[in-house]
Amino acid sequence: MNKGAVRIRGLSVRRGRTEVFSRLDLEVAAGSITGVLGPSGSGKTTLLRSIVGAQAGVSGEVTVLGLPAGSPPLRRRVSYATQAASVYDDLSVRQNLRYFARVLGAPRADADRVIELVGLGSAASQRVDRLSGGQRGRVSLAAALLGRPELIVLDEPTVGLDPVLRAELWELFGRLARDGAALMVSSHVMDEALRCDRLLLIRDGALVADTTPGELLESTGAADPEAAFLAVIAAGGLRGEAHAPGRHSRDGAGS
Ligand SMILES: Nc1ncnc2c1ncn2[C@@H]1O[C@H](COP(=O)(O)OP(=O)(O)OP(=O)(O)O)[C@@H](O)[C@H]1O
Repeated sequence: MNKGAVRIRGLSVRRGRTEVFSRLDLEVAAGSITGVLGPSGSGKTTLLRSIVGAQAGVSGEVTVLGLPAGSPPLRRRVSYATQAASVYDDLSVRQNLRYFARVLGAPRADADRVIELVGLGSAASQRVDRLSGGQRGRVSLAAALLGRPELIVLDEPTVGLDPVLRAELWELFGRLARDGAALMVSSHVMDEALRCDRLLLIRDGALVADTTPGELLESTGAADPEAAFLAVIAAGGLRGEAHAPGRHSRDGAGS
């Protein structure tokens, strides 16, 4: 039995006038890949930001590696790659990663290790502003792997990548999970669901299914994850077990 990496109880999040989540409960195990899937605007980024402690307007309990989300000791143990690559354009790939390694207190040699992991070895000396969008994203992903974090949170890491590269990255995610890390990976590409150990299907701020790829296909009788997702929505949840009420707009709510 894997130990828990994330435990959420009664999570509610308000962004502006929108209550994105309402009383959400879930758990994420170490040594596994949890896919956070759902359409654009469903709340994937908000959930990931709540777990890394970067989201305002959060109430409820979010415990990460036994500590409250966002607490200082977690800074080196949890990594987060956002959708926008956060790297320095005027530095090379290697310079970027050596800089981030230093900030994190990771060994200098870790920069080359993560460059190889994401397949950027041949571009290590290139300035980031000369890279393609997909390569740039992989520099950001490499930064998230520095220091061997125990929880790796990746927001749509495969967007804009060709199918070969996408497959390579999912293989890398699998290796990281086998080495004991917990990965949370968001995507709106439903086919990527099949690469995950566990799936959280989100729609309009409700967790409509907390399942595995096999169980999702079997219980819906669908041929592929996209059809299965539509079947879950039509049924109001997997086997009717919608986990949280949908999103509510509240006039006059703050921040
Ligand atoms: N800064 C903000 N202020 C207010 N509401 C926001 C803000 N950012 C996002 N939202 C709202 O929160 C909800 C969830 O957004 P979120 O970014 O979490 O969705 P997502 O599933 O990650 O979408 P995408 O796949 O497009 O990134 C949406 O209704 C969105 O409009």
